[in-house]
Amino acid sequence: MLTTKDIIRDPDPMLRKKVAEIKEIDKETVDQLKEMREYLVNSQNEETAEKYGLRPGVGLAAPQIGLDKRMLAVYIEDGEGDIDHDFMLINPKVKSHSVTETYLPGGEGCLSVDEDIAGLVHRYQRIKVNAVDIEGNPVEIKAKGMLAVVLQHELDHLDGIMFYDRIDEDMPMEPKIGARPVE
Ligand SMILES: O=C(O)C[C@@H](Cc1ccccc1)[C@H](O)SCc1ccccc1
Ligand code: NI
Repeated sequence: MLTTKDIIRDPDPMLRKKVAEIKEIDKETVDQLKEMREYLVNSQNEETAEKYGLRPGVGLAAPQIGLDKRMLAVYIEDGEGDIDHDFMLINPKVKSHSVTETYLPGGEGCLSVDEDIAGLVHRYQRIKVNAVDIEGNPVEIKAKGMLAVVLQHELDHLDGIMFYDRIDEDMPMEPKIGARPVE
């Protein structure tokens, strides 16, 4: 199983790489993507997270575990432990997005960044993402709210972009005109 030590930390150059499209969905790739999802599931289980010292995460991109592969996992539970969103995406691409932007009022963190970096990270409020699932079937996701934020955070990782790249240096805590906080 993946644990926190397997997660690459800033300023490792791997986190600045635009990772490669996956040409063939072979067993190794599927197993690696399942391991990434398993980390997220484990990290949100209080007992397991405590036992293995896992930092909780709702998303994980392949370069964060050193893989030059265009794939990511998202696993978001609601407060009662029911699964809200559970995706393993191969070659994901944003097909369209809203003009309106959103942001998490408390800012963002990252499993690959140990220190807290304050500041609002503006993202598109709604996005449509096309990808392929582990069976090779096409997937289309229309996301808004928290799922849209998490997907864009992970998609950025595939292009070597870190959340703090998107914090305005001059007015880090200032919402942009027309931007809405994530409900
Ligand atoms: O580093 C990662 O990619 C995983 C991040 C993703 C993320 C952070 C902030 C906002 C959206 C996505 C981890 O999930 S950070 C920990 C976390 C846990 C629960 C909710 C939000 C962030
Ligand atoms: Ni991150």
